[in-house]
Amino acid sequence: MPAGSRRSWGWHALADPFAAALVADADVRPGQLVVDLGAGDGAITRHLVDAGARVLAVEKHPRRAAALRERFDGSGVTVVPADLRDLRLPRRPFRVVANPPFSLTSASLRLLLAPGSALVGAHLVLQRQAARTIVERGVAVRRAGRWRFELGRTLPRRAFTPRPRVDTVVLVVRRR
Ligand SMILES: C[S@@+](CC[C@H](N)C(=O)[O-])C[C@H]1O[C@@H](n2cnc3c(N)ncnc32)[C@H](O)[C@@H]1O
Repeated sequence: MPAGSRRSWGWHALADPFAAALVADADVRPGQLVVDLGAGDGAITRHLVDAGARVLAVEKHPRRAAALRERFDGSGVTVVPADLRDLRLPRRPFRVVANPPFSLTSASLRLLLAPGSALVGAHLVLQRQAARTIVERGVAVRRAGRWRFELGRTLPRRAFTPRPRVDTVVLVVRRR
């Protein structure tokens, strides 16, 4: 796969009504700090801003990160042009609402659920099978008993451009 191809970036942009529904499900409140991992063109970021959140929009693709900066200038959005795997998470309580690349599911969860994380809760768009496995069997950190995992809304393949080859669902993570 060519390194610059959309597939290599895990690019599956969420259509606006589904991004709106995802953010509504997350019940984001004004003033909350919310991290959007793999913010892309800002499909989710936009609704987080509308909900009054302060947003950290993490995006590794340089052109997309630059476009995000321009789009959300003055909107309470901090664009972090970084690989999410290298991210230093906020120290103050934060939430995550995101549609990260499927290939980074484990890395995202390792990051967010690491000991000392100030994560309060997350709504993550994941491959259905991966999300099911997490809910049924947990992830390593679940042994600590600190997190609850549930399946949220199912997203149809037509919710994305390009359409993914797998089914997707929202994984809801809550601190116990
Ligand atoms: C599935 S798309 C989601 C885009 C947008 N959030 C949406 O829902 O329409 C994943 C995004 O993650 C970005 N990405 C890929 N690898 C990344 C990485 N290692 N760190 C941060 N962002 C990454 C891609 O450039 C792409 O914009």
